Amino acid sequence: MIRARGLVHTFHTGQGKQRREVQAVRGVDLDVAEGEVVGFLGPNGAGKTTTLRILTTLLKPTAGTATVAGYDVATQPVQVRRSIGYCSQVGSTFSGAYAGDEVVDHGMLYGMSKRAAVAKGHELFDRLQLDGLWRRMPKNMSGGQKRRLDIAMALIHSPSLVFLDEPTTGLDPQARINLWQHIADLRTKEGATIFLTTHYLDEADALADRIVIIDRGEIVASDTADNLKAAVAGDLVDLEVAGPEQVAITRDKLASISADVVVEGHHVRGRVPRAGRAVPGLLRDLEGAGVALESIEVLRPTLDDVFLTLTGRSLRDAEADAAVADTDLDAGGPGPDEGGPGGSPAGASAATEEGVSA
Ligand SMILES: Nc1ncnc2c1ncn2[C@@H]1O[C@H](COP(=O)(O)OP(=O)(O)OP(=O)(O)O)[C@@H](O)[C@H]1O
Repeated sequence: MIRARGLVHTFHTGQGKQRREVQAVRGVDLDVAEGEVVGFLGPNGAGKTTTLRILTTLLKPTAGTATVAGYDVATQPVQVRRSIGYCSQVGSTFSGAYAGDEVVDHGMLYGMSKRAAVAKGHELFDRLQLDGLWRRMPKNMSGGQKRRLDIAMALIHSPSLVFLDEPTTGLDPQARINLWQHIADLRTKEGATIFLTTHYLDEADALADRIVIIDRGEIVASDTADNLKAAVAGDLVDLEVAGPEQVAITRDKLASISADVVVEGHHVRGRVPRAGRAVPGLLRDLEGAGVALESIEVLRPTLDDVFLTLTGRSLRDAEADAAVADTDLDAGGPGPDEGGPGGSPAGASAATEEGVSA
């Protein structure tokens, strides 16, 4: 469904002495098979949206090639747009129109008859729990309702491949979980292939068959969440003991099965690959050495642990770095890329952003 090779995108910002290059995407390869749900995970500024905009034909790559639903993004953009649904980060609804009219108009832009668009629109409103909101303006909807309306817009022409850019950002926990269920249904009920960007670890974990992690414009991992966790991080074993002598013995024993032992007060911690197998032997050793444990905790690795192992930074630190970098960039002022295809209102859909109907 998606095949990308060596995608690069460089933005130019500022002018004259302030002119700077931002290498947003630096050689991205991607393969997404039909029916897969792929979570594209990375901190703020990692290059997720830029990659998505290239794949949805909203931005031309500086280098590299990509085919989406069998069509080349550079030479067959109209065919690509016809085959995909795209839900941008800020949505695509016009707040002053009725929700139902928006969805129908959107379908008609794709060449659907009014009758077919109305029928499909009602079906989507039912399925996405928007019943009763056909004649409500998006500005009078809750965040979760608006997001579900954006998804209805993206699905009106029954695309087989759907791109969702940070679908749940800004929603409260209950609305997020509700939307997850709808996204999961897209695959099971519509048979859609889904490519979604997120910087929420739990979202990627809950929804995606496969997780592709991007950092500073480069793909650093691609696998199932379970494999990523098993291969990169190991389980965190936290042993609490009574006194300094016991701490020293425990540290040495844990160091025999863990490469990164840390002592904090009476706690001795370290990552242990497949702890379930290794810990019983460790406990026997400790008992033999006269160590009485106060407590033991074994924590499964998280995707943040995976990110930390791969990049040396936690996702949260990476987001803070990106915020600082963006502040520096802002000081350089707007450049020629701003307002181009990449800088145009992200609210418009793939079909309408450049005024092209499918
Ligand atoms: N129009 C633009 N002009 C200049 N730089 C840009 C432009 N759009 C994005 N960038 C920069 O490119 C880099 C990648 O941005 P991108 O929006 O792709 O990241 P992201 O992973 O989607 O982040 P977020 O999670 O915050 O949406 C960032 O450093 C960003 O500041």
